[in-house]
Amino acid sequence: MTPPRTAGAAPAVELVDLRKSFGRTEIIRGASLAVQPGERVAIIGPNGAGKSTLFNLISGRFGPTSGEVRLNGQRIDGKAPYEINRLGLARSFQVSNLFVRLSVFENIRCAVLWSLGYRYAFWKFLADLKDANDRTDRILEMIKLDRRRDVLAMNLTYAEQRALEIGITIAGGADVILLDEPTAGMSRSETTRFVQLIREVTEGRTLLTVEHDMGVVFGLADRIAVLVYGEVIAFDTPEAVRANPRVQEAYLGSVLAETQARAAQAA
Ligand SMILES: Nc1ncnc2c1ncn2[C@@H]1O[C@H](COP(=O)(O)OP(=O)(O)OP(=O)(O)O)[C@@H](O)[C@H]1O
Repeated sequence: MTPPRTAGAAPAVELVDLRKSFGRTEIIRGASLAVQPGERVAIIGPNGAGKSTLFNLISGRFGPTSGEVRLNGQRIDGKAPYEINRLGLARSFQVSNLFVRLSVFENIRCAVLWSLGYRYAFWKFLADLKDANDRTDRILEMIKLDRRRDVLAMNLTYAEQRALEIGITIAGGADVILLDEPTAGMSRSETTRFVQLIREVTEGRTLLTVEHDMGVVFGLADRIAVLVYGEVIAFDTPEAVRANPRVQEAYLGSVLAETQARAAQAA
């Protein structure tokens, strides 16, 4: 599939010769990547390749040692996570960040109000409450939790909690979404449903995801970036990545063989 492109638009996310060292160890070693607006990109690679570190660099949790991170053409390296969030990039919250004693509706509405700039001056938002409630309801429909709106977050299933986490991530209207292993810990059938949900929720947005499940990666991504020892060794369509001998040798050969062996055992 050809990645969607907007004529003349800057890449949604661009990494330029990005490097990150911890002490004397260089973990990200000159990563360059340009993700186009509306594209869904999966970052894959062996354990310890630097995938989470890359996410932390993009979302502002870490500053790079050198190189640049650009969001819609604007440099964001060195900015704080909340500033990057205001510029339109949202990273998924972890399940542990949900307000477990609040309802599904209240969790999303908190995120909506937060994104509208309300912090503690809650009296200010009364006039806008209807808008916030409407927006919350729209998000609940998108994440398929509208029928669970009054359930406390702690009483949701694990998969529902992860859907809620995605709802919170998109509540601010960000157009670039980072999801860290969104289907981790889910059963096969939950994963299939969840991939469809991610597809729907990220329609028209740019998605970057770190994912170990190759079924998810190949089913969801327009392009795949393969990270090995902190370097992007391939960035291409799923078909091209699958056929790339360097990727086969460095990573995918062993992963696909393992996946096939597991499938054969389960059969
Ligand atoms: N804050 C840190 N301080 C020192 N070393 C770190 C730090 N964060 C990550 N590392 C090291 O960087 C390397 C890459 O880690 P990272 O978590 O980014 O890899 P990963 O590709 O996400 O791995 P996995 O697939 O296992 O989650 C590892 O060797 C890790 O120990």
